[in-house]
Amino acid sequence: MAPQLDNYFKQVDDLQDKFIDRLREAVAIPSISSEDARRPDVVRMGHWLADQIRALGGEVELRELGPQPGREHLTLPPCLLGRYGSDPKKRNILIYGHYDVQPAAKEDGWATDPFTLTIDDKDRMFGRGSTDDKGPVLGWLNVIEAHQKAGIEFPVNLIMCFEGMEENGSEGLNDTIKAEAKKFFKDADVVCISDNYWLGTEKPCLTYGVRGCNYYSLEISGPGQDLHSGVFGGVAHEPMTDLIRVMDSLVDPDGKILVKGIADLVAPLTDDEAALYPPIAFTMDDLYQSLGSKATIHDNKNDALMHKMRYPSISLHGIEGAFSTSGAKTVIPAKVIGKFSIRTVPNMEIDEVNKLIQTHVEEAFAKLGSKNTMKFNIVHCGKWWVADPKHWNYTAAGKAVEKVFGVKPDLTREGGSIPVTLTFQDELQKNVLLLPMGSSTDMAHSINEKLDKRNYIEGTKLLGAYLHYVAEEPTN
Ligand SMILES: C[C@H](N)C(=O)N[C@@H](Cc1c[nH]cn1)C(=O)O
Ligand SMILES: [Zn+2]
Ligand SMILES: [Zn+2]
Repeated sequence: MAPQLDNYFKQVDDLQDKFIDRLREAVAIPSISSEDARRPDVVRMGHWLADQIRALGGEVELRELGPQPGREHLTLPPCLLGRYGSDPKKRNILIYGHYDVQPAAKEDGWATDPFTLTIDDKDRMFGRGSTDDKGPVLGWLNVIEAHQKAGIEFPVNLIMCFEGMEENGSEGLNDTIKAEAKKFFKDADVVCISDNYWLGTEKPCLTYGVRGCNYYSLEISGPGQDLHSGVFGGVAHEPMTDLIRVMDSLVDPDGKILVKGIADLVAPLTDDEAALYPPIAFTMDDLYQSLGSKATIHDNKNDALMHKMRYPSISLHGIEGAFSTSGAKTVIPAKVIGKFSIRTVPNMEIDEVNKLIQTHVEEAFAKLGSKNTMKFNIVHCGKWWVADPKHWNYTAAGKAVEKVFGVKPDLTREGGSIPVTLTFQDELQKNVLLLPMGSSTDMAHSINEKLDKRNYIEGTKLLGAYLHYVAEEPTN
């Protein structure tokens, strides 16, 4: 295998400008799944990806998922089901990724246009979706192209599942996976997903868990329309005042969740599990670097890691309807909608958590004695997932990391959420591996998201090397 891999690596290096152009084209399509007006762009992105795969000789179906539940005026973007190779002597590796992205606008504070891939003098490639998740998805396509150009036999058959709603709760995907578990996905031997990040900037990792995410909105309304605060201040119950009090009651400034009953749902920390964190190659400096400041709640590595990987957290995301531009407008907003979410961990069940959160916000609102009206809404929920990192899928990935980067990877759990991991594991009964490409400084979901050229190119080598090792790894 060694000479083949060396030829493959050389080919990836030779093709790097082409691979960057591929990413540039993808980033230019603003496939924001949570904005209604961008839905045609999400669909366009799915078609662009399908065309790219077909041009490489893959077979693709863009599976229509119908209207978006609860928002029927919108059609869900298609789920891309693809195949590359069908040799019965080879293993079948199911790869998943997403072609939608988080919202982005230059006015949010981006230094460059978010939908123009911009490479700086440190070879950082800035653009929305560069690391989450267009770069990693295109990494798989680059692997195919480099094999073809180098004349190296492809080591496995690839089964592809690329969705366009991951950043918006993976709406519609679970049903497709359930329906196809014994059809399109039936031959899959294992699953590999590249959609998360290293803990730092130097050491790769293999990831065997994610936190879940339950996302909520809280609408408070009262006055018939926005009001003059001089005329109505002190006279009317203000929706914003109510909302801020209710949202404030969820979590304290040290991240402690104040919702009764949540802590009781969390699996206790065993001595065996506690011993997993100290060996992980991660420092507080790594954290400061990725955070862009020293504003951490915990001042030691192990607590910081555990609060990212194995404890829940509540985050307050925003308030729709609030006055938010510069200047000083003396308005009382008539209706405000607060957005918040909880990241969940073993053994928290979605329904139990929802019940506790709903009871909490209803009690907190009742305590205010306000004459306004509050509506609690569950936007989307996805469960946490933990896999067996001793599986041969992980052994193969570990060998690929050592071959490409010359180090043994850390084993990590991701603080973010990828709801489909659990669905694949449960419905297909196959091992799922997360094999990240990007680093901790990539700023996914934030302004100035980027993927380092090194991570993209070495990451493409890693995904290809993994396919060679997983093709040959003995089962355990
Ligand atoms: C880790 C992955 N790349 C990611 O960003 N996932 C999102 C998924 C999501 C969106 N809403 C709820 N879950 C995330 O963790 O925020
Ligand atoms: Zn994301
Ligand atoms: Zn992602």
